[in-house]
Amino acid sequence: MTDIQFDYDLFVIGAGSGGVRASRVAASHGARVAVAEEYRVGGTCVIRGCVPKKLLVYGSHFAEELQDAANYGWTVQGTSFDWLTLRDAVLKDVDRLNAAYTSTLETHKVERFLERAVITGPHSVRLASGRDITAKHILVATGAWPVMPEFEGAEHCITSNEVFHLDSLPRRVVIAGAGYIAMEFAGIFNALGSHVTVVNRSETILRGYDQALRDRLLQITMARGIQYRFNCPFEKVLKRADGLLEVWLKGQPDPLLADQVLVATGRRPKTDGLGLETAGVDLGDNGEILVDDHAQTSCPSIYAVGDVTDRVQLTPVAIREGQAFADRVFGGKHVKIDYSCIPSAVFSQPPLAGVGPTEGEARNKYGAIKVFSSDFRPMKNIFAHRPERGLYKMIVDAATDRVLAIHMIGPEAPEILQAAAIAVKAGLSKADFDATVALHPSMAEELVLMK
Ligand SMILES: Cc1cc2nc3c(=O)[nH]c(=O)nc-3n(C[C@H](O)[C@H](O)[C@H](O)COP(=O)(O)OP(=O)(O)OC[C@H]3O[C@@H](n4cnc5c(N)ncnc54)[C@H](O)[C@@H]3O)c2cc1C
Ligand SMILES: NC(=O)c1ccc[n+]([C@@H]2O[C@H](COP(=O)([O-])OP(=O)(O)OC[C@H]3O[C@@H](n4cnc5c(N)ncnc54)[C@H](O)[C@@H]3O)[C@@H](O)[C@H]2O)c1
Repeated sequence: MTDIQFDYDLFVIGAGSGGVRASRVAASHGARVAVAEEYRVGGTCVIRGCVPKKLLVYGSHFAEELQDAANYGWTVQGTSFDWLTLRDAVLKDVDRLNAAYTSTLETHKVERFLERAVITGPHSVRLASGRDITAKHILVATGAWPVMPEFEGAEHCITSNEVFHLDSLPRRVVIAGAGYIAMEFAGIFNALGSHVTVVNRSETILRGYDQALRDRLLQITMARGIQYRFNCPFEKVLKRADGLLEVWLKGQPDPLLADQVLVATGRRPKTDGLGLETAGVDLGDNGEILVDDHAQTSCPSIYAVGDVTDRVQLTPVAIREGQAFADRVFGGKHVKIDYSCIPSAVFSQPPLAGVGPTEGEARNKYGAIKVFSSDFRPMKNIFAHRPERGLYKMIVDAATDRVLAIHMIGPEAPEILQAAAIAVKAGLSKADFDATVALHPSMAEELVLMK
């Protein structure tokens, strides 16, 4: 398979979720592989995304657990929280994972270049150090980058790239956007004691999730003290002499005051300056690389996987695309990725998770559907005198009884949904769920008790 007229069989640009998986699988199929990484091996998920975010969620959750502990007979005295301890422990774990990913590449004999690479032609790349390299195939797995809308004072704001490195816990945080990152960090900072205001240009939070769950999240988070300003685009952010930030919103007479302003208004495919035009690689309107079902671009020797293709910006999808690409091109396997029934979750507090279409989408697509739900107060909330209720919804095709979707909000929703997603993907019916005996006492048992 190796072709000695090229330096490598595969050159991967970007050692993130998709790039690392593709590199090591291609190498295990016998390909000579090299990968370039301009920041840190591991990519967004490991270095400044899913992993450190989830650890912050865990860290912030202790506030609630400590509050509730007295109900269970524990005397908890003199508790305090130290941001730097949590921050540094999280960053240490990121270092550990960075080393683990690096070692995976080493074990598979994937050559690493810790510098930026750009494409210079269908079979060639240039490293930042000036070295030119040729490869039979090139895989672009450069991910995405936070979008910073244009407004005066944007330079005073941070994005998810910086939020993991703050020197102190902000007393007041203003968060722009109401998508995944905004809602997850609103939950983290709120639980840690910061005053949080979420500012959104529309009145929709978490577009794409079922309306009933979004409404529930809004209601619970407002009761927990998160403030919202809807239909309020940013006008400007001014930095005062005392370091505080004034956030001016269009049409509002007074500014919000903040120690930090986190902008979480989406992520754009990272294709700027990548030299794709030198190889005739076509891009879409959002700068995304256009690919066919096999991750191949308009240049036959160049492929792309993950966020840079702007299809589903989730780690498991990037990994699956990287795996399928390597298995197909270097392992001769013909794998087609099935993008239906991809489960997803927002690690807000409480978390929200879903698989399959929303109620509205299902009605449009299937016409006659049945909706079952369970609106319940989890046992642990009752015991802790918390009024917060969980909500599970199941959407069923009326014609076939097949479960099309499950949507959940409540403690541990992502953990429960991953298992339920298998049943949805397998095409099980409502009758199959009903025939399953409940596991009691659990929150998950609501899945088989829905009316
Ligand atoms: C705060 C946050 C939280 C998230 N939480 C979740 C979550 O809970 N669950 C989930 O599924 N997804 C989550 N995501 C999304 C997830 O991180 C991405 O979908 C995933 O990392 C995409 O993988 P990728 O391989 O496409 O790109 P990435 O992992 O971003 O990797 C791309 C790599 O390419 C490198 N690179 C870019 N250009 C070049 C170049 N020219 N030369 C060399 N190297 C280059 C980058 O430095 C980067 O390391 C989160 C994202 C963020 C920002
Ligand atoms: N739990 C997870 O799986 C997870 C967590 C974080 C991020 N991610 C991935 O990363 C992607 C990026 O996350 P995100 O939260 O930045 O994006 P997002 O697409 O989830 O949300 C963007 C938000 O910004 C708002 N917005 C967009 N442009 C704006 C502007 N000019 N001014 C004001 N508001 C604006 C949108 O209305 C929306 O509320 C997600 O789409 C997701 O795929 C996943």
